[in-house]
Amino acid sequence: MINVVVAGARGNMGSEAVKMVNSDSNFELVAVVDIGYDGMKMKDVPGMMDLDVPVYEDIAECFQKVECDVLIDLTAPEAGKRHMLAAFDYGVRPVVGTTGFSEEDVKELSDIAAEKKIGAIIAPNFAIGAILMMKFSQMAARYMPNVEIIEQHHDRKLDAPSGTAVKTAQMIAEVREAQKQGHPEEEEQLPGARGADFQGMKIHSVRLPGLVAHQEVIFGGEGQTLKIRHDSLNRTGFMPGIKLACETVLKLDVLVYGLEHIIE
Ligand SMILES: NC(=O)C1=CN([C@@H]2O[C@H](COP(=O)(O)OP(=O)(O)OC[C@H]3O[C@@H](n4cnc5c(N)ncnc54)[C@H](OP(=O)(O)O)[C@@H]3O)[C@@H](O)[C@H]2O)C=CC1
Ligand SMILES: O=C(O)C1=N[C@H](C(=O)O)C[C@H](O)C1
Repeated sequence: MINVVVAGARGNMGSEAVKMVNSDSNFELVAVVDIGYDGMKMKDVPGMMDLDVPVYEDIAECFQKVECDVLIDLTAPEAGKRHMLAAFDYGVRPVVGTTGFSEEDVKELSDIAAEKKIGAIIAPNFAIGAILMMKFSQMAARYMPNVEIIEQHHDRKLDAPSGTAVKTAQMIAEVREAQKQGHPEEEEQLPGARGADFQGMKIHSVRLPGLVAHQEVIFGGEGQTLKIRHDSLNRTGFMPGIKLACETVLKLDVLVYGLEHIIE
């Protein structure tokens, strides 16, 4: 039995993760972490499942009070990093879907995990289709290095660009020389018109109500374009990836950044 704590349990993703953990006989939901309901039981919190599971606001207190093997974090960047540091302090293995970490954050957390020999997973996207979209994009970039990324999300999203867009750009950068794209003398008439820049790749972030999570990677070549697109239509599509990460993290003694390293 794997004892699991879910942080961000009231959220879009956290509430779905709670359902997944609660319905899997390999997992025991031992506590949840969220803001505003400290000391209560889940069943007494509006919108939470009818479970006799304690709610904590302070993650350190949570780890002191319950036996936990794996922390699933689906919160916000500052909280996600703080929760990971606390997990390392208490020997708990973090599975983190929270996005918005800098490359320096990931490096710092990787160093701590390696030093303490505690397995951890940060996955900017848990959906298998999104992992394939990133891998296919990396493959295509070898042959078509002119590429722009358009990500589209719901308008409650805090970070831009999305973690998936950043990870896609990082994976493409592994196989593509940095290069400036577009006209060498192009000028933005409105600041931001050409999007964010990652080693010459442009990333465009769309935020609108009605969207969930979508990304198109567009490659341009002489006389042709290639578009690789993934759409998340709801949050259940992320759950098999979270389940796999929770099972795999127990076998790791380093931090793995990206589910593509687990789904070979
Ligand atoms: N890796 C993946 O596959 C996916 C990752 N994500 C990422 O997961 C994260 C959560 O997304 P989503 O569920 O849509 O967001 P929500 O805003 O719906 O949920 C976040 C939850 O975390 C809570 N929270 C925020 N700060 C803290 C804190 N300091 N301590 C405890 N709880 C906290 C929020 O409380 P309150 O509402 O009071 O602020 C809320 O309940 C985001 O970073 C998102 O990018 C999302 C989808 C897929
Ligand atoms: O906030 C979201 O919703 C999502 N966030 C992740 C990201 O930033 O890439 C994953 C997915 O796109 C949904």
